[in-house]
Amino acid sequence: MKLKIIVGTASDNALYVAQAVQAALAAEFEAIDLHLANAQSQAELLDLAADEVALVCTSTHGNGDVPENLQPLYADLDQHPRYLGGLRYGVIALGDSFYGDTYAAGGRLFDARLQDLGAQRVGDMLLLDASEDADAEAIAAEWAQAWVKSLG
Ligand SMILES: Cc1cc2nc3c(=O)[nH]c(=O)nc-3n(C[C@H](O)[C@H](O)[C@H](O)COP(=O)(O)O)c2cc1C
Repeated sequence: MKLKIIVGTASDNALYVAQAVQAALAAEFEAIDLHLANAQSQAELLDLAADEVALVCTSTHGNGDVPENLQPLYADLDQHPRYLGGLRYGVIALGDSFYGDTYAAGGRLFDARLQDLGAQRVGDMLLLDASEDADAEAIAAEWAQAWVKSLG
């Protein structure tokens, strides 16, 4: 099995978390590719091979939005909806509970859009709170070990 980690970030916290997960799961997958989403790579990112699963690792910016680099992919899923029934994925949502109602909204929004298109989330989302979780990378690495087991 292969893993594609799709990163949405504005100031690299989500990237560091994704890199920690990549290192923690190195022995569990044949290959782990890490993608910083951008305008060029939008649509193809979610076209996974049969033996691939995805992990979306994204922060929240603006007023509860997905970060700018992930916006093209997020918008594309809305503008060109397609059935994603074959897609199995997990979500790590970074945010800050200081923001109240929009806490971790980037990951929640992305998750909701994937579910609308028929994709199957595996396991619960991991929420990482900048106000509470001092060692986000270690928490994510531990979560990822459990997540990979639930992939079966
Ligand atoms: C301008 C700005 C707006 C933010 N808005 C939200 C928000 O609405 N909800 C939330 O949970 N976190 C929000 N955050 C917190 C970030 O999601 C959090 O700091 C995260 O760790 C940043 O990760 P990144 O460096 O990967 O972008 C915001 C941060 C900034 C700087």
